[in-house]
Formats: sequence, structure tokens, C-alpha cells
Amino acid sequence: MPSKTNNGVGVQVEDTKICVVMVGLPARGKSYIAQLAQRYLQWLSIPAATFNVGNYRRNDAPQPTADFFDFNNPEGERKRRAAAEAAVADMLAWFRTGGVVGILDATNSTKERRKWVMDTCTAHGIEVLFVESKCDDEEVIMANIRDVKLTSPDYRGQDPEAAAQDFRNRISHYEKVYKTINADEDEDNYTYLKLMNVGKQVIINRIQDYLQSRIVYYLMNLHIRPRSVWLSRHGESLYNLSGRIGGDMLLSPRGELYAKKLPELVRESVGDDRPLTVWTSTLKRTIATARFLPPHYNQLQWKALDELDSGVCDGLTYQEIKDRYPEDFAARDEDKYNYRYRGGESYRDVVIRLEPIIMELERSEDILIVTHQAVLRCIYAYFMKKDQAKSPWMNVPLHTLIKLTPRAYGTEEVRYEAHIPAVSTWRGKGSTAKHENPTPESL
Ligand SMILES: O=P(O)(O)OC[C@H]1O[C@@](CO)(OP(=O)(O)O)[C@@H](O)[C@@H]1O
Repeated sequence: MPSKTNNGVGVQVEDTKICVVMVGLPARGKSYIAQLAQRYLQWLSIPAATFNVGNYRRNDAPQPTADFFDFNNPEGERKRRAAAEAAVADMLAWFRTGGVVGILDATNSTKERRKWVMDTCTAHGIEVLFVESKCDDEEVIMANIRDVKLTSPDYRGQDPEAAAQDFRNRISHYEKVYKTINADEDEDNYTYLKLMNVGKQVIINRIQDYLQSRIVYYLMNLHIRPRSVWLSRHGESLYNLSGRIGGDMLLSPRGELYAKKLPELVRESVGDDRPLTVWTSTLKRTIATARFLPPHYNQLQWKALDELDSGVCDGLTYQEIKDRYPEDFAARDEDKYNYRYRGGESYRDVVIRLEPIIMELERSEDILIVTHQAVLRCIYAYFMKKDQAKSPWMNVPLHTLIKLTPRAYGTEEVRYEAHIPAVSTWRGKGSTAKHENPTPESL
């Protein structure tokens, strides 16, 4: 029986090691899906890494033309096989250092290649989850081709039109040999998820354990329609003014000004005719901040968006916490992500309770979230791939609207300042200052 360990984020990792094997033709969004899966797992503190076979192939063949990918080209075949072997060897070595989910990002488009990955992983006690991305939506394929020719090192410095044509030729070489995972034949015993036009239709086969089902559930919720997520803290509260944490206070006069200005900031960023859904916490200061937004925006309150619960320290200033609970104050500074307030929560706890929010965000289109400093840090860390140990120290200023737009290779960020003064609620390590100026590295 494998021993059960809990990584503290509600995930039972039963000594599990999973290789997620991407499958599909070029330009089907495989790398994007791989990148999102890795980001999600890392956000949950599950060690995850992606091994992109193309990067290994580039060592040997940096800018090959489409003929390289002709399956009748023995030299190309040999080099591509060597690249796959090097990627898998590195992945196995990484598993030995404590890796839990390794993502093998390649086309893995033939049955032979999939069998080889399956046999190799199985021989090392690693489970295999195939994730196949199929797409017949011409618009999505074209967008991916455009993306590749703009961003891939394979075509750096080349004429964009010639690059696009070459990439299409490469795709047709793969089309000649590509076989979808076929449950009716010899691949019936494989564990797999097939995504058709990301988010439209899914097929799931033989999911074996909890972590696999978590990954599958996340990937099922993804879509690739364009959208943005807007984040804002509530307007300055009466507690923010007096340097007290937690509570359920109303807004200060300057916080009220922000609430009145927010519709204008949102209009400037979102536009007039785009439908927007607004999520707030259940606390008065976020609800008050969102109350002047247009009535046709659907508004929802989520308990999961409430501020980090500071337990016995709720309503105290940092100085009072240091005086009454000096050991706790020091312990929090030592490891702010994991420190749990007496009778309250840690940042790690907040991440666990935010998981349904992340899942719902992935399923949704445009959303504006009005929430709190700690919660916003956790959500921001998810989108911007911030190190969890550092995220609790990030400065998230009041009276600022943040727009995040997921793109194929990362999330784009734009900030809109309301230009309404507010206190700083940022606090550096060791400090008990009521309103401290953030240091450059916290920005
Ligand atoms: O984790 P730290 O840095 O203490 O920040 C979280 C704190 O931020 C505050 C402001 O200081 O949130 P909020 O924006 O909801 O007012 C506190 O209520 C909360 O305890």
C-alpha cells in the first residue's frame, strides 16, 4: 500500500508520480494547456514541471524546415527520437528528486511513441495520463499558427509569411502519421483525457486516482475564448485608516470616493457594451465598493472571497499583535505563507478555499473581483505564477484596478489608478508601522 501524505493543500499525494503526456497535432494549444496545468499545480504547492521536447530538439536542429518533420526523413526521425529520449531521461531524473507531476510536452502523435512513453514510465513506477487536444476550429488553429510564427525560436528572424507556410507544411507531415488515441483498439487500457476544441467536449478514460482526477477536472474547465479578469481591493476602510486588520468595517470617506470612481475606471478598461460579472466577498467593505457599478452587471457574493481570517488577532494593529503574541508575530514573519493565526487561517488555507473560485474563473468569461489584500495576493499569484513564499509580501495598493488577460505564453497586466489617495496597508518584515511605504522589491 502506498503511504499517504498530505501536502497541506487538501491534496492526498499517495507517493504518486504522474507523467502527463500531451498528444496532438502542432498548433492545437498543447503547450498552452501544459503551461496552465503546471501553473495550477504549482499554485497548489504540488511539484510540477514541463519537459518540452521541442526545446531538446532545438539543441540539435535549431531552425529546421518542414522536411525535417517528414517521417520518411531518417535523419529527422533519429534526431526527434533522440530529443524525446533526452526529455524523458531528464524527467525521470526530476521525478527522483521529488517531482510529482511531470508534463511531457510534444505531439506524441503515433501509437509507437505513446507505447514507448507508457512502457518507460511504467517501468519506473510512474503513472501516465495522456491529454490529447483535438481541434478543428480553423480560427483557433490560425491563431495558434500566428502565435507560433511570432514567438517560436524555430522561426526567429524569418519572414512571417514564409514561416507560417513552413509551419503549415510541418503540420501536414504530422497529419500523415497522426493517430488519435483509440479506445477501441490497443490503447483502451490507457488513462486519458481527450479535449475537443478546448472546453467544448471531453472524453475521459480510466482515471485511476485522486490527483489524476484533480488534473482532469481542472483541464475540463478550461476554455480559450478571449477574456480578462479585473481585480480590485475594496476602497480604503475605517480599519485601514487606523492600521487594524480584519474586521467588517465600512469605507472611509476616501474609500467612498473610490467606490464612486470605480464605475468610470471599469468603463475605461472594459468598455460600454461588454457584459461583466462582479464578484465580491460577503464583507461590508467590498459590497460597498461595488455598489455603484451599473445595475446590468450581475453581482455575486462569495464567502470564499472573504479576507484571510486573523483569528484572535482580528481587529488588532500589528503593534498590538506583537505586544500580545510576540512569538506568533515572529513566527508569521518567519514563514508568512504557512503561518496560521490562532483560531484563524494561513495564506495556504486561503489558497485551498480559493480553489473553487479559480475553477469558476477558468470556466467564465469577463469577471471583476472586488476583494481583500490577502485574497487578492493569492489570486494574483495564480495568474502571474508568483512564488508562494513571496506572494504574501506583495504590495497590492488600494484604489487601483488591475486588468489581467491570459495569453498563450503568460498573463498580460494593466493597472488603472484612481488617483484617490489612500493609506498603505503594506508591511515589511519585522515592522509594526501603521502605514509603511512599500520597498521596490514588493511591487
Ligand atoms: O497578510 P497581511 O500582510 O497581514 O495582510 C492581510 C491584511 O490586509 C488587510 C489590510 O491590512 O486586509 P483588507 O484589505 O481587507 O483591509 C487586513 O484586514 C488583513 O488582515
